[in-house]
Amino acid sequence: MAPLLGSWDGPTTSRSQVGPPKSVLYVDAYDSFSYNVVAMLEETLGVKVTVMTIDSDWPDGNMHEFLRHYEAIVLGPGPGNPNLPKDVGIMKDIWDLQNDEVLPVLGICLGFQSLCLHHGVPIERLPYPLHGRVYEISTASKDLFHKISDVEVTLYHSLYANLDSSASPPTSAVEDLEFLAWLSLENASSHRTKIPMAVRHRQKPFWGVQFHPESCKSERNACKKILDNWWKMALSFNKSVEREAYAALPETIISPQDEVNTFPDVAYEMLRWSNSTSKASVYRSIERGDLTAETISEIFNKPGAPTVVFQSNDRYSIVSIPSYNSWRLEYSVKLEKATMFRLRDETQTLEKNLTVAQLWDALRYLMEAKKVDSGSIQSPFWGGFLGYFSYELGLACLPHPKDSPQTAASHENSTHNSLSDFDIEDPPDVSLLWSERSIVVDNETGTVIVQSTCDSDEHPDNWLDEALQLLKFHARKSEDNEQSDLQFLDSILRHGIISFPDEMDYKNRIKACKAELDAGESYELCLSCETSIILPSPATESDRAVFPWKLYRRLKKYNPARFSGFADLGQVKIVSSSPECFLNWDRESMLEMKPMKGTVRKSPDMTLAKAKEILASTKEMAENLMIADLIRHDLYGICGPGGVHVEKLLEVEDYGRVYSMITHVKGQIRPDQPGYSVRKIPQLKTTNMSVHGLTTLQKCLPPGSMTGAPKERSCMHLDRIEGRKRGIYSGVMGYLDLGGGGSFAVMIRMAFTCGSSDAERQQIWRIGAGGAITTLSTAEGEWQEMLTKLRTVGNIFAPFDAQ
Ligand SMILES: C=C(O[C@@H]1C=C(C(=O)O)C=C[C@H]1O)C(=O)O
Ligand SMILES: NC(=O)CC[C@H](N)C(=O)O
Repeated sequence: MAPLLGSWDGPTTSRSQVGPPKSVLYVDAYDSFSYNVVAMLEETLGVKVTVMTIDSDWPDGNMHEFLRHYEAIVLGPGPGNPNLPKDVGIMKDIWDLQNDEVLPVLGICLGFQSLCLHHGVPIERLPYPLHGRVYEISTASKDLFHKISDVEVTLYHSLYANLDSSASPPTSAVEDLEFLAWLSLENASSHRTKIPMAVRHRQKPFWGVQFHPESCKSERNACKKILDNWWKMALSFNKSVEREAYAALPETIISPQDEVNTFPDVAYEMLRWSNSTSKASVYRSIERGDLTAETISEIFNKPGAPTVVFQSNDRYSIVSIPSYNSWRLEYSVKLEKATMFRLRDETQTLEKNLTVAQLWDALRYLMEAKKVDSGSIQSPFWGGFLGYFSYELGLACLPHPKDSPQTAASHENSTHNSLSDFDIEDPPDVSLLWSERSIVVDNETGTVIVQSTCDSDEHPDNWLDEALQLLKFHARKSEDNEQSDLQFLDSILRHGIISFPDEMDYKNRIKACKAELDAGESYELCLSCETSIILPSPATESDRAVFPWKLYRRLKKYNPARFSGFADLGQVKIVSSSPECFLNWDRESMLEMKPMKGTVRKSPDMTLAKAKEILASTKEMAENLMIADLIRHDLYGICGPGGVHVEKLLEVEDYGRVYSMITHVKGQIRPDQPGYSVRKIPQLKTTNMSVHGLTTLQKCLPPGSMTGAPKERSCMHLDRIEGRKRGIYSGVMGYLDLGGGGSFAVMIRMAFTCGSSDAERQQIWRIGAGGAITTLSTAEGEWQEMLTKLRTVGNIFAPFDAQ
């Protein structure tokens, strides 16, 4: 399918441009669409953009001197309110430039509002927020809109420039500013208000647009023309005042966050622990026959032993197989501590203190040093890590702009339903199993690939042949334990105590989300809540060990999913039926993300056609569009301008028990053209995709579909509104392949537990569920949607005879 948006060719070198590209400064208000704007500027105008965050200091404390290096400035969109100095930061300094210092400016959304506010137009709340909404606006057909009369654009704002409430007789606002485009909006009393959509200053080279020209759903060609018109006027202003920009500065990213860490010595320990992992993955293939990933895991993995089974993209099922040197890694954000365990003797551990950024450095180092060069081309995984990263790990990777409360907050006062915090143990934020041996089932071709990167498995008569024999033996005898499994599970589940979220409480939290949307703090908030199930521990050790696995098998049957998974990693057990891809990357250069938003419950009379009709509503389209734009930004941050395109936009697909709307965005790694998010990270010149994949995880967690947009500000509000740690829910689970690839699912429609397994202790299973709250959400609709998602996994906890 042809790409819908974005070009693989990189920035166009501007038409008649001679000499180096001109420099534009982009002021970034920590929006989740910033890099879409930057890419559009570079791709459309052939300029070179420097990104400076709003909380940066002017280099050398000399704004005027610094700005001499730029032809023009773009002030970007962002959360918050331009009336609050911290929300616009350095943006507001621009308006105070003296006449002989001014340079051309284009404000977008928040930047537009800051321009209007400075010139006396009050910025107030809209009658209702317009987030991810596509409207046709009318224009003055001149200036920015030369040769453009009407244009369809996406809006992401709660506030607006209220011309009606500016004082009369006309203030300087009306004298200084000329408005160039309008949206006619109906308010609650059916009265139509004209909302200003674009402006120019009558004397100074200042322009602004209230809409988002860079959005997927804004009319592409018209918006490129608008930028082009602005650029021509900007250049001609500079020419008229004989303003010539100085030579470009080398930095292209200016922010207070420093990414240079001391290298963590735990990386060398990891390398030492992986000594026996060789440069080649040796393998054998057989036909699958009746074998499934589950039977394979049962053959090779002892109940209760560290195990991960992960299904990727509906096609490959990957089963970890233990070997003599297997080890695993855990990391706690709160303690800033990594712990390594040897599987053959879990008392053999190693602990090291390190920051989250150092953890990523260590992982990059290990994956690069242990790169595997050959293996089965049919297999997406040759060996490496299998496991998960929690939501809180993702929060700890956000940039934390100055003055905002720490998002990776502690929740000393949080409540997990009716349970006290004493009952709940927080899982490690990262848990990864180093797997030298593994078995991959290719469900499409019906092949089973047995593989190993253990150096001792390269010899004849090795483990591979033994494993094949075992598989062949088991392939012939299909065991059916269904009845006994059912009885076993029911004997425990019958005593379960479920604490559901309280309906009123959830609805109040929806209200709190809406208040933030109304205030311009967020465009969409993915609210969630937790259901917990307390179960007695099975009486015997072997029953305790096997219980999570049996539960997983029940879930696999009940809610088959493209990214289902099981993990038994120390005290943590995960059973997952995730339908959502977070990130895949291949061994060459491609990255892809497929965010999901918009869910309809399946029922006998709910067809795909009907679901498409429902999901085509303004509400659902807006919900998905916001995340589609956020994901484009995330990928542009990694791949740079010219490196991202949209394959599918807002398409409805069948996901077992629900229909969902997805968007598919692809990015291409070009090591010599890194995106803005990664320019401060050294050592990224490599072509090793493991390194780029890890960096993408570091920069794009937590998944945008689980936060809302703008990501960081939304996370900050969700943290307060939800008042609990999400743990593994909303994190990601998958694999890091030593051949270079990777695949991670969003941790939804899953249950997890964490705690030591003994007969006295109860097991507490936790299930998160939620949905995106937008301004068009209704409390009842969102409550029902949360319940629909909860049921996809919650129902397996009901004893069968009660169903
Ligand atoms: C929040 C959940 O799911 C997320 C929200 C969705 C939605 O709002 O439609 C869809 C998929 C997920 O990104 C969940 O399953 O708990
Ligand atoms: N997209 C934006 O820049 C939004 C600006 C402002 N926070 C509003 O909601 O109106």
